[in-house]
Amino acid sequence: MALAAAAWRVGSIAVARGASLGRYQSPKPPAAPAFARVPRLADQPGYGLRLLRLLSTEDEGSAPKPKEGKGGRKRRSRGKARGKAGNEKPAAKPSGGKKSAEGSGPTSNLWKMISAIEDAREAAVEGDVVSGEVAHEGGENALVPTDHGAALRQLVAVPLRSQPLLPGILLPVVVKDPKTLESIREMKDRGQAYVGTFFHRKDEVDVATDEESLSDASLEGKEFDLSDDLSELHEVGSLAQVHQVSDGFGEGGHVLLMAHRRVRRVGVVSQGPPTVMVEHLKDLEYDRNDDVIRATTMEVVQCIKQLLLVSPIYKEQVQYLSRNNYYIHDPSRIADLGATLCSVEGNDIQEILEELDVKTRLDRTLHLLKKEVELNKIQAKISKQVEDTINDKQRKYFLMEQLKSIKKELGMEKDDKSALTSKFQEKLDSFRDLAPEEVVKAIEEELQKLSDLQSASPEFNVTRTYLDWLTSIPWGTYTEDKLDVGFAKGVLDEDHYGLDDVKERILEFIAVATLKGSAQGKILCLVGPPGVGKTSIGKSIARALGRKYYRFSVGGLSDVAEIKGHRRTYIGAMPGKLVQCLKTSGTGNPLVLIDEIDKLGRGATGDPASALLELLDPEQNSGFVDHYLDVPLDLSKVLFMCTANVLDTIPAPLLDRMEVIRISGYISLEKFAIARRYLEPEALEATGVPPEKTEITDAAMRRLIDEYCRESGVRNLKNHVEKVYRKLALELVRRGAHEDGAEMSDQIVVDGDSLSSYLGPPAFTTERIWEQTPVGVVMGLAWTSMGGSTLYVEASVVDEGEGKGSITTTGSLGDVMKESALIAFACARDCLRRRDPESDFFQTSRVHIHVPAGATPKDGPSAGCTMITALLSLALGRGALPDLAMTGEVTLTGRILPVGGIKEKVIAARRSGVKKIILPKDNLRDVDELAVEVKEGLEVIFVETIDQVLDVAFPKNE
Ligand SMILES: Nc1ncnc2c1ncn2[C@@H]1O[C@H](COP(=O)(O)OP(=O)(O)OP(=O)(O)O)[C@@H](O)[C@H]1O
Repeated sequence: MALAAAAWRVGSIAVARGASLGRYQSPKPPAAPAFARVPRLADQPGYGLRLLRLLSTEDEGSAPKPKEGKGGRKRRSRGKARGKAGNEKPAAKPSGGKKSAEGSGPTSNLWKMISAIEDAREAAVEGDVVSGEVAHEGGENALVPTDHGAALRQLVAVPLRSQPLLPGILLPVVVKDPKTLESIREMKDRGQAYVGTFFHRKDEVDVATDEESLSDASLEGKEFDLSDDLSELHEVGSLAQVHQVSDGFGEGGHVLLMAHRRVRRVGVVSQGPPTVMVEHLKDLEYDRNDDVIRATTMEVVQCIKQLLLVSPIYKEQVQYLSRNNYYIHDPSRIADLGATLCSVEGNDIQEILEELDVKTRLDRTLHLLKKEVELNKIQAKISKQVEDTINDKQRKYFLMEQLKSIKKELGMEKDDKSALTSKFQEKLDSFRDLAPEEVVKAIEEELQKLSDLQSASPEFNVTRTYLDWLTSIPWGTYTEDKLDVGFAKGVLDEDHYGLDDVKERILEFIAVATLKGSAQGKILCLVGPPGVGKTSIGKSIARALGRKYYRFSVGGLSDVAEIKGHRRTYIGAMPGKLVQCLKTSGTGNPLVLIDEIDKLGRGATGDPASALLELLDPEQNSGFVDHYLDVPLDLSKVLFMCTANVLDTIPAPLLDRMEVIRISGYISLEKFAIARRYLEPEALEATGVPPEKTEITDAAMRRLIDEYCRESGVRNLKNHVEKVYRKLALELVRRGAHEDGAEMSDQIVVDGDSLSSYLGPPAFTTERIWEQTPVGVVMGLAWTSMGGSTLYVEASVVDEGEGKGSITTTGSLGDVMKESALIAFACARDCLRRRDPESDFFQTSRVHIHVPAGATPKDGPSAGCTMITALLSLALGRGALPDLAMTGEVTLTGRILPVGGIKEKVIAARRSGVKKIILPKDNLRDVDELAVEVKEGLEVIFVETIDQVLDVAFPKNE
């Protein structure tokens, strides 16, 4: 039926074209025109059948059977065709059941259709003109004979923007014009659908103004007003079969087109949908067996192969089309296929499309292909270069990723984000009830932040480190204090000899804590010369109390951040020492020893002393805020202890908050005890010397203390004892004592005489320069940060004569000491007047006072009474009492004022073998506090005036 209608339409169009090329009206079809009138169809056996099969697979039953005969010739005349149109009978169903069965297969069976078309094309090439084809209702796909004999066909025109469609090529096209799309759909519904595709003349498209035109693909099949500008489309296009129609996104639809042959547009039929009249074009005659053509074809095929190796885009299409040798032997098609594979301008392809001479077409295609192959080679080279550069990085990246996953598999992966988060979450859960609310909130916020961050971002690591710190603080975890006075005493005595003041204070602390039930932190400051055990007693105290011990030295510290931490905004920011201390000790109440607090530096960017103040002040430290941690820390339960050598340099506000405990140097006796009880066992252990095989006699030990280690502390003594034992170890090894079964009959004994063979000559024989001080020389007592020492004041007359009475001083004396020399000179004159009114010694003598050793700077007023005694000795011509030492400040009128460092001075005096010392009366209390051993064998005379001093120094009965 459809075929009958189509045939009728052919006639109608012929009429319409005769009058005008206006819009085609579709009247009710009368009787179908006779298909049998196509004359050449009869000359091409099977052609009509195949074509019918191709064009009317859907409605084969009603397809007219082509009648071979004269009808075709008549249709070549338009007038005749018109005249006959109304009387045509529907064409009969084509004969040949087998072929029909093939033809009625599914439309997707492209291969069959394509081969049918191919056959038809070949047939058309062989014959002269295909005329009198099927016309479908609606005016599309109609072939009409032209005046000059070529077959005309009416097709819906689909403009192409990206590139022309060459025969044999499949191309998906977007059709936006709803009428065109509708028309294509209708045709497809009825059976086979064909359209004419025409490439848009590119250079005439105004790409800049039309947004849609920016993408060629978006313009495919765009609504196109043919009547407005037909010249925008190339005249030569292709007849394409519609394979598939599907809905596109938004407006329009996708149409899969397969081009079959070249056509030329010869006229316009209608505008909605744009329908044009086309004539078929065929290749010019050529000899397929021509060597040049065959060689060129083979070269083209070779190029295509090369191209497919590097660019697999068209591989599928080529595979599809070359199946069953479809193209293999057709130079024309191979040329078309080759050209399509090239990424050239649409106009170049259009040239190929318009080229009907197969030889020239092959040449052109080969040219394009060669260029394409070269281009691809360059592209591959560039791509390889780029790949090489990034390959190394990629390799590393992949290896790292592999390593990560291996680690994860083995359970070694710690950095995985979720593992991290759950680790922190676990930690948080363990102290959630104990930590302050603020802390829990801060941790939860940070955890949330962590889970939102990319693990590669720098912020992730900052947050992670912060969480690490936050969760490693022992929130609410405290050790229980051992509040047992007896135990504590045992521990303290076990570790240290003497140091009774400190030990007593600690026992008091424990007693108070026992009664109160809580041990509130109190800052103890141990002040004393080096090596007296300030640091080591701190450790013992922690042991006695059952607290963790943490020590940090602030000597030379000038950066506040060391104490309070850096702000988190800085790269590499760290919390302060206290946070580190809590983390390390794992408890909230350790004993923290701040060493060398007197040597605290002064920072340019802040004052560390003020930061320490905040830390140590019991009023403030319950809410101490570290800059890094940014949450309050309760340090009120921490027991702080500080050590210092002198008090003067400790900032006053800091000192004010401390409880100072002075540790003076040790006397020889104490040193002896320390050496025997503590230092020797330590040295034996350190050197591995068997105790039974060696001995240091008491005499040797005393000599060691008095002649080698005279300083207040015992650090040097410890080193010397160790040195002796190292030498003993060497001797033992030399004697072979270490060998198995070795019998050593004799013990190695170090006595007073042999000591120097181990340690070399003594550093000091004695501090005493004279056994009996000569006239003008008196022994004084001094105190330094190293402990006490004896010092001599020497006076001599350098010039005499009327009015020459004056004084000069030497010996690195400070201002105060120089002033005190002047005072001494004036005071001495007074004293002399009282004792020997006749004498004009001080009026006529230029006196020189020197205090050895000259290289040691000295200062202070405490040598006042010593200077006066020395001057008087000179003036009176009498030596002072032997074995006498003195200390005391003197006023101009001869009053004696108290001085500091009494214990050290007393110790120094005893060390020097002094029998009698003169001290200011106001220092009586200090002397009373001294242990009996310290004062043992020493006569202390307390004085208030200089005359009392002189009375002692120059006894009357002598
Ligand atoms: N009374 C003592 N009993 C036993 N050993 C002691 C005593 N005093 C000090 N020591 C030992 O002397 C050595 C030095 O002591 P420590 O380092 O504590 O001195 P220090 O006062 O802190 O010195 P510095 O001011 O130089 O820091 C330690 O090995 C310590 O054991």
